[in-house]
Amino acid sequence: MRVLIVANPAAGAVTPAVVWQVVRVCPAPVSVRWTGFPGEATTIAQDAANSVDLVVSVGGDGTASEVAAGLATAYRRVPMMVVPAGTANSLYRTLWADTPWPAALSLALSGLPPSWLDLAEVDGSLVITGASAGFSPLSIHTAKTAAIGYQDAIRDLAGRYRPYPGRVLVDGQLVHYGSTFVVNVGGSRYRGGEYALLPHSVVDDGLLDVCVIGGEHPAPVVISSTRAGEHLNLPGVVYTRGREVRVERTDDRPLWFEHDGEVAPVGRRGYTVTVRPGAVGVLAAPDAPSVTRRSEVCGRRRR
Ligand SMILES: Nc1ncnc2c1ncn2[C@@H]1O[C@H](COP(=O)(O)OP(=O)(O)OP(=O)(O)O)[C@@H](O)[C@H]1O
Repeated sequence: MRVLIVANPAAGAVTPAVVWQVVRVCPAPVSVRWTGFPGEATTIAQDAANSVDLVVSVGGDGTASEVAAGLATAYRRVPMMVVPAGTANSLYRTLWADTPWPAALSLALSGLPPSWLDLAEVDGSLVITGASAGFSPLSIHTAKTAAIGYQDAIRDLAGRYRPYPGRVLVDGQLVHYGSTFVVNVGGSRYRGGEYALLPHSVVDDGLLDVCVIGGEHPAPVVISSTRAGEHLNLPGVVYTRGREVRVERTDDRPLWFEHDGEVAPVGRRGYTVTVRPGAVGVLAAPDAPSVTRRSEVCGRRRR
């Protein structure tokens, strides 16, 4: 098996020592490419698909998202494995739960068949962990602008966040209208590392999961219940699935929106998220509850 390691030096927990540890678990021949700038993991992965059998993403959710986008658009269908060396590592947790990554990587390299994960698409960008509107993108924006950790940003924002008037349509059907705390679409069961926002999400069912939490719930209740994965018990919470999700703000103010942790430039009042079923192969724990189907690898992409 020819393996390429794509390592992001800017990700939260990537060090040369971690990459060396990954190299030692992989069989020879293995090559390592360090990304030089944001977005480069996509072109590295896309090019590598012609000559390797597995791409190992070493970084966080952003790196995994870029690698997935490259492999999803490559000529050969080559799977990926995630080594969690970022800050949140939500995708790894969804695929491998608490399995230590060296054990997961060894299993992945032992001939485990990949699962073909659905990706989401927003304005031509491919998304692996999910998209959200409202509180979550504003928390990410707060963390970046104040140069503080994500959890600190959530605490900071909790006391002053104002829900927005919005509506959500799933496959053209209105599922929510009114005060909105947060909308999540995906994707990964977890976001922000520890928030089980889409606790029933199956990542290879050809559908996007959607969860809407209304603005009537105070921030501390939403934060603690999503962390425990118990928010579906809150009154009025919407949880559904579909192929196309439209998220809008209904007053004349811009909607805070992000996908895979990238906050969209502020200005628009609505976004459409569509599903790309089975777009990328990933290696996941054999008993991962979020994965249903597995298939043999790989070869030439079906057009
Ligand atoms: N050489 C580089 N220099 C600066 N930024 C880079 C470089 N290579 C990749 N990036 C960017 O680094 C960002 C952060 O990477 P990543 O999301 O993997 O780590 P993280 O933020 O620590 O983890 P998580 O997303 O799990 O919280 C990504 O948006 C990616 O585009």
